[in-house]
Amino acid sequence: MSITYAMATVLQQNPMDIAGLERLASELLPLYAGVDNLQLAPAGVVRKVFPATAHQGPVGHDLLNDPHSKDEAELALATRDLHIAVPAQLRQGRPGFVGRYPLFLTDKQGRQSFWGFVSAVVLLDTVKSFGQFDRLKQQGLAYHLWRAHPMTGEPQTLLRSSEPLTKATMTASIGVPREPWQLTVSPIEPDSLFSSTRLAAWLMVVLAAAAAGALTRSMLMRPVELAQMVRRRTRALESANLSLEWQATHDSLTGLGNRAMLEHELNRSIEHMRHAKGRLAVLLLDLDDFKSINDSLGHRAGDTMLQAVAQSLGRCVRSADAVYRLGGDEFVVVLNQLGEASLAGSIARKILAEVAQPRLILEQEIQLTTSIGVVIYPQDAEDAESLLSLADVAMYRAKKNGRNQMAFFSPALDHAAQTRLQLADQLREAIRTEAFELHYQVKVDIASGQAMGAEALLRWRHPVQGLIPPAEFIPLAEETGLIVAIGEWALQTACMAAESWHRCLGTPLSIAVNLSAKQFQDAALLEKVRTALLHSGLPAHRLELEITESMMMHKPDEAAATMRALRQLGVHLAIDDFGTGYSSLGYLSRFPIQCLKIDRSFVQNVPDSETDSTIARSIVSLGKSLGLTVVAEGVETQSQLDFLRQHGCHIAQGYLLGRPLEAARFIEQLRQQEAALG
Ligand SMILES: Nc1nc2c(ncn2[C@@H]2O[C@@H]3COP(=O)(O)O[C@H]4[C@@H](O)[C@H](n5cnc6c(=O)[nH]c(N)nc65)O[C@@H]4COP(=O)(O)O[C@H]3[C@H]2O)c(=O)[nH]1
Repeated sequence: MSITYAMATVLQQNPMDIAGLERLASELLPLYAGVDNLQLAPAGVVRKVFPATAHQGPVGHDLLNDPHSKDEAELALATRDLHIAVPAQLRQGRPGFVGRYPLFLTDKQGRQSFWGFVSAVVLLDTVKSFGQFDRLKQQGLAYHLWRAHPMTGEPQTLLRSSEPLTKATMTASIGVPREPWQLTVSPIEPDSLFSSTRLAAWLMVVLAAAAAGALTRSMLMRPVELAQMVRRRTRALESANLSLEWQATHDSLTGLGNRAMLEHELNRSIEHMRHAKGRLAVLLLDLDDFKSINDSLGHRAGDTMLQAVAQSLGRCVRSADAVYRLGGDEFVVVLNQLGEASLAGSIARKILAEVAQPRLILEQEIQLTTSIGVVIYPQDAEDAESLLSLADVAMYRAKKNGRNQMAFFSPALDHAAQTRLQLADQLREAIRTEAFELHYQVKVDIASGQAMGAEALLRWRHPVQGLIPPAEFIPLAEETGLIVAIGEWALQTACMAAESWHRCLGTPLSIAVNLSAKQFQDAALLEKVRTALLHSGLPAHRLELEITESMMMHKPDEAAATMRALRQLGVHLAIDDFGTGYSSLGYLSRFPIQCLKIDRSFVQNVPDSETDSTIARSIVSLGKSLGLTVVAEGVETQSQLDFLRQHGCHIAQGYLLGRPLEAARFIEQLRQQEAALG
């Protein structure tokens, strides 16, 4: 009967988990061959009968109010223990008995309350075949299986043979849980009882009955083992639940609480501070340029770095404070019970210094910085959601201020955030009205001095602010995904322009177009490039797509596949800003590139800076030895150009040779240059 205990144990865990019970019941029932069905009676009324295929007659049976079941149910309730009720007839119309267990639930304060009954129903037919009672008859014995009624003490019949007992009887006890059952037998023919052969048969039968009894008993008692099994299972479930709960509230990489936990805990802290009239601070951290580390050194290094940062943060705060990871490279520190608001600034500075410590990650020394936005409850906002969104605004300001900085939130920053939102709206409008234009900067072959192509550079002609440079809107366009549409327009326009110059001037110039990370990952990129070439009539080899190192290093396999597909179209590929990322020379041979662009930051200090000169020289010779075209960006002075020529750099681009110009003026410039060159 402790199948009822088993069910009760599960209910105790989760009184509402009827689906879980249904599963458990279907798992347990086959183990209890003799148990016909299980019933749940919350508040004493049967509501559920398992399995669903069982007779549902008992549903609705009010055990505590039905005069037939009331006394025994109350007895079970009073003793708080399993009781066996033997109704004349079960509700499904067959004889049997019911093991009924009253379930009490204990609340957090240790108070117990009656939940209802968990019952198991056994059919007497099952007991009969289980106990092989028919064999008694074959041995010439009549039998009577009975018990003393728990309320009245009167014998109550469970099973009996059709032949009546005679006077000469013997009784064996069968140990059923909580109460002994009796099996009384007598010879069907009284005169033969004590004959020697009968005696031997009788002994055999009593032994068989005892064995049957033992089996019946085991059927009823095995549940004790099962209860243990269920307890073990429940413990396993508990730990599985605990681990599920842990996963739902923690970041598995760092072991810190995650966003769900932050929201929950921050609300609690706010509530606490509201009563205590105290203040707290929320620090939102975003690691600077973490993506490049991840992209260039691999995810394992990135993960190790995040774990190291998590540990550093833990070292900067008191035990009353809490650190969370929101995912990616974002962390939050909550400083509880903050004395002075300015203390948040000191802790933020401590964090900046701690995070910026150089670390040895996978045998490489890496230095990382972070930007921190700080908000204070209650002065900046009074609820968790607003605090977090204002901390984001402040963090964004810290980034804008040059990274490795902290910024307190201020209403002026909120204004800046609003402005960003407005800007995003205006960008959408600009896409609709095609308010972008491309300016073109000439690229010159250093050896011959001939213009060999141009780079297309995007501008936004704002109705009020005039011409806006890309640095002011491309990051937002990238963040909002609008860059994909803007970039597609730029690609088409640039291809058309290059082909029109060819028609106007008779010179086949190439055109370089910048691709953003989002565009590069766009599944439709290849199709868009193909369309732009087709519509403009520009031969593919005259289109050069500029991508950055970090774009290639983010999912390098996919990047290589995209690049190979672009190369198959015949398009040229250039690495922009070469030398500024976490350059890994290995990728130069791995990706199908044709051109390296030396970043302006190296060019601007040649030939005066020895270091930059060495770097520029090395990039040129590296590119040349790999058979790549090397382009120097940002050439402003003759001495820079001379240096580059001296070291064999192929192409130069910069204010010295021509500023970026709108299309009409660019053609004019080309004409003049051609005329000058004769
Ligand atoms: N100080 C100085 N600067 C020079 C000189 N020569 C060229 N520049 C500037 O250097 C930038 C070169 O472009 P970039 O490195 O590809 O850097 C570009 C590129 O990353 C991005 N960008 C421009 N157009 C597009 C576009 O159509 N799509 C995408 N995704 N990004 C673009 O915006 C960045 C900035 O573009 P711009 O403001 O036009 O700035 C351009 C150009 O005007 C020089 O001699 N001295």
